[in-house]
Amino acid sequence: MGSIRAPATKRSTNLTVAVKCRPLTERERGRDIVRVFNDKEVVVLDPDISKDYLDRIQNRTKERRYSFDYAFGPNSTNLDVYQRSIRSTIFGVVQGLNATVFAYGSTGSGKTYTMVGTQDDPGLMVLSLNTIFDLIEKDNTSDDFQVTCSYLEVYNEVIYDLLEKSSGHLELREDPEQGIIVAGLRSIKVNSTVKILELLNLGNSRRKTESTEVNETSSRSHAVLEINVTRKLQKRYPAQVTRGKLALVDLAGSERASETNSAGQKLRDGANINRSLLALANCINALGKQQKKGLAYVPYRNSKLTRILKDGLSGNSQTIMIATISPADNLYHHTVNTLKYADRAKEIKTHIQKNIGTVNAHVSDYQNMIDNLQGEVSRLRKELAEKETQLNAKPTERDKDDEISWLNALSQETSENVQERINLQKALIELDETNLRNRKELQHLDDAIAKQQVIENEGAVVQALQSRRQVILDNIRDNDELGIIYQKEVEVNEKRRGQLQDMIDEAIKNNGNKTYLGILSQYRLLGIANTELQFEMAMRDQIISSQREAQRHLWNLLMSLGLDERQIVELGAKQGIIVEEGTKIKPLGLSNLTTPLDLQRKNYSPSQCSPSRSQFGALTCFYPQTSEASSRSLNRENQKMHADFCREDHLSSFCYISHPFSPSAYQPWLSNQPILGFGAFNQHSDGLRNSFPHMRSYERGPSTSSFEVNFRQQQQQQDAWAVANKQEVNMNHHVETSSAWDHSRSAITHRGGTMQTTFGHLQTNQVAITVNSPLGFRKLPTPTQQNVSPVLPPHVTTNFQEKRF
Ligand SMILES: Nc1ncnc2c1ncn2[C@@H]1O[C@H](COP(=O)(O)OP(=O)(O)OP(=O)(O)O)[C@@H](O)[C@H]1O
Repeated sequence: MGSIRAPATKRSTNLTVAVKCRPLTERERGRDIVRVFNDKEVVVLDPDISKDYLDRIQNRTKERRYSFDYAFGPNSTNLDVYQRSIRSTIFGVVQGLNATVFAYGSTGSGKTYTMVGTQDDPGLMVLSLNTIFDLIEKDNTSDDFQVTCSYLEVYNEVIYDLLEKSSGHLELREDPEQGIIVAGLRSIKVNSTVKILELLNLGNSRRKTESTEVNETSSRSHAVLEINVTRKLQKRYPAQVTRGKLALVDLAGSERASETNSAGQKLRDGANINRSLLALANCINALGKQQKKGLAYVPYRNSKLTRILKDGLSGNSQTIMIATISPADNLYHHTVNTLKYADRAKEIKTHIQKNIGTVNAHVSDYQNMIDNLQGEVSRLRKELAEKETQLNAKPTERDKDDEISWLNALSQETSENVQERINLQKALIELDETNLRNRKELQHLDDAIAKQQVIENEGAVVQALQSRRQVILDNIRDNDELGIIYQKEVEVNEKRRGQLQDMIDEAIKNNGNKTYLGILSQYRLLGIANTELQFEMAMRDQIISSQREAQRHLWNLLMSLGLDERQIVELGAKQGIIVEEGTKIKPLGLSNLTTPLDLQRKNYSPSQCSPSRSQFGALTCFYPQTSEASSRSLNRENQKMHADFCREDHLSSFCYISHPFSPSAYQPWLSNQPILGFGAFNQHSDGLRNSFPHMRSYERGPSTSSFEVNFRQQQQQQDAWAVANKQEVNMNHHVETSSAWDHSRSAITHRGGTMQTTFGHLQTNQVAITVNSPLGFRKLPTPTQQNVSPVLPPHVTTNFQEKRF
């Protein structure tokens, strides 16, 4: 099976917004108040015809004017919309790109008409498929194509398969390879538009519709037709497979429930519809920022709809929003709301800044949430017990039937309220974590800028760093503003929770059996929510425990390198690090280790070394933490060429090691193969061979400075590294000279418990070794000559300097 890859070249995309105004329907007798100009501008006239010219120029009119990528008037057909705003995107789908097209608008504005269409005016779903099959048919390569489609609806935050006769509730799963998937959703292989049309009609007939005041057959659910085009490129060897995904979404009406005279079930539908749409709006806002500015938090998890659309909305996806509006004067508010939303979809704002917590604070947030929920559950349990006693003592009268439904509604709303709170809290936590990362990057950038500024002729680098810094600042502000919005939503949610609680209390006071049942179901729902949180907490615990484990390994490593516990704690204290008690476990058989490399016994005194002068921190900022680092040249030129920013959350420790090696004593890199041993160095070689008995001598020429250390030969150290390697600790190293960046044709590999280091040609008198960890080492103690000595070139002396990100 070939690999699935996104196309090699990525182009940045912006959300395309098209507005489509439908004609007045027969039922509507109002005035047409929408005008479309230049295929881009939409003007909504004031519905109040008594307003005159004077009102208009004095800005007393409600007339609104917007501009979009495309605008279509009442006479435009679906084909017009398709050809101008969608068609080119469909070509990309066949090439392996993702695309999402969604119709947004209030009830009766023409979303379903636009997406599905009629026999005479086929909608975007049909037209897109036509193009796909057309392109496949006309394709003159020998590539194999396969088109599959699935059709689902999200109704009241529950997913149903529209291609199944009686679909049960479907669940979302996070698949490590495929991303978010709907477990159990049918995916049907199709080879003609006719077949898809059949499926669409079938699916549409199963959609949940209701008659609202505005639309007789109003869709109450969000429908997602997903078309996957898999293409096997035969001419390549091995055959490559691309997969393009097109999601066509017919959203439910965006109106407020109150505006459609809804009550009961309809009211609840309305609330859920709006929750999903709000979540979608938030994602689109965040994505808009991200496309321009990089790392911004996108709150996908706030609704099922946004989780389903996540893949299509992010990554290599072109997203097109079709905002549908009615021209009727009585729908002025709906129209303006839709246009405002569409307008926002392309806007980017600047925002205020807020302080941020730490990772520990996030964990305690989770703990607080769980505590609150547990409190709620135990209170309800107590109330149930009390009620049960009352019921045993005095059998209650039968209540009226409608009380049951009232209680059910109350119970459902309470559960939704809890769920919403959980989602908001999670979103807040994720947002904070994103900003925490942003702030770390900001700090690194500030350090890097400060360092670069003292170096002459580094204007371009400083400029790049500064523009990145601005991007990060903007992201932080944006995320903070989103956080404030969420915080407000949490407050509203809390208020509602209080109201619901009062209603429950009242019901408990006044009623018997039915209330008991109501509380029972409430209790059950809270229990479920509680379990979910416990699960999340367990996952967090797991992360924390693996971080602790990583710290333990670090302890072992440092101790194996010759530092004792006291020294490590002291070093930590010097750097302001509190060493956690739990991490100080007995080292893995290393406690009896005799310091393997006592450099102090040798002739390598600190006085032989010059302290490192460093732009190193800045450079490391440029490079992603990757084991490929060794293959990149670190000279100044390439540094500029690969101006790639490290986004990893890495707290690193650098050791700068100076040695008196002559820059001219230089031998080109000869081999990529790890070799056990070290090269013929200067006058120190013999002494080194004595002090590094586990390394064999390796003669490569008089000036070769290659050397390697194999930890396998030091069993105890190997233990530590083996454990660390299981955790995939990345170790990159960089080589710095005192005068200029030279090269990094050197490698560190660490496979199967072995860490081998080879410095290709040490045309350098300063060596830097970076220890980076994606596992979240809080900080490495400052290295000393002892703890790094096993990886030193034999002639290297002892001047260390720590650099931390
Ligand atoms: N471009 C159009 N030309 C003619 N009639 C249209 C057009 N767009 C919509 N209509 C008519 O308007 C009515 C409402 O359209 P539609 O059902 O597509 O709205 P909707 O936005 O999907 O509503 P809901 O959100 O309630 O499902 C239908 O009777 C439909 O035939």
